[in-house]
Amino acid sequence: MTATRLLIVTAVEPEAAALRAGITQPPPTASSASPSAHAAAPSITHHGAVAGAQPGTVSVTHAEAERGTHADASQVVHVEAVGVGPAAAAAGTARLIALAEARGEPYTAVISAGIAGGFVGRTEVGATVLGTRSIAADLGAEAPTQAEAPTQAEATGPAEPTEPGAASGRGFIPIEELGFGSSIVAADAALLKMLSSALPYAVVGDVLTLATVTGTAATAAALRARFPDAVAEAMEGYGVAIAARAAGLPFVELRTISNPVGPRDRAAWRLGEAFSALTEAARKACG
Ligand SMILES: O=C(O)c1cccc(C(=O)CC[C@H]2O[C@@H](n3cnc4c(=O)[nH]cnc43)[C@H](O)[C@@H]2O)c1
Repeated sequence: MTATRLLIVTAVEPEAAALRAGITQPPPTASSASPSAHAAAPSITHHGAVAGAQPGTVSVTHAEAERGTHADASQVVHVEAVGVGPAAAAAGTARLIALAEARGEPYTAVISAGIAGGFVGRTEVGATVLGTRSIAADLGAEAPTQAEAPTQAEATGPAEPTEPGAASGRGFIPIEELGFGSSIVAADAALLKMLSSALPYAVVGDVLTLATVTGTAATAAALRARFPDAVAEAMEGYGVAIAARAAGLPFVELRTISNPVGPRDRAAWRLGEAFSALTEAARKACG
């Protein structure tokens, strides 16, 4: 039997609880269905698409694994919350991967999962999204736009013509053009295919990672223009992806949409819908 040890990384505990509920609880009946039923349940034996489609898969938390309360260490799904934002995501994921390696139980795949903002017209609130690529959308340098360029030249002198972005006046220069690496991590093709089969209703496209939640129509429009294939934005995917890539592990991002990307509007959030969709995705993929 091939050992499968899947690490699912979320930002916050309610996201982790919603996922664990899908892995460990049977589907709700019509009378028991409740959008707020997201408490973590006791671990049970299960099998599923991502965990290898083999009986004997066990869902446990990291703490349970460390306590050694589960005998089957060859087929596991760990769901862990590591904090909000790309830095917490990268550091927390790297630590979990290293701890698992030190225990002699290395992970075989990593998923960044949680709620996200959806680009209007590309994905709906309540939808499930699978990332073809996780892109650090704000990793780069600002440059004056064409409209700003004269003011800038007056203030600091003309930009060097060879400077990236100087000629185009595009407003943002991605890290690729600065020569400092890549802002893009592609999903593992096999893992993405497996999840797409388990979640055929999922919208598949790029998922942006930003340290700042978009809160204006102007920023939303700029992101839409820069990333025509982006369907969602969140704050952790690229960080988790970098940690997975450093460890040589397959990675994919799974998101459910809690709000539209655009002008800040707390009343438009649909956290219950997004958490329920996370539970359902986990049930279909791992349950
Ligand atoms: O205060 C606001 O206006 C606001 C709007 C959306 C989300 C937040 C959060 O603090 C949640 C951050 C948390 O959830 C993910 N998330 C959910 N929606 C978005 C979004 O539209 N843009 C970026 N991240 C989003 C994110 O991954 C974080 O883990 C606040």
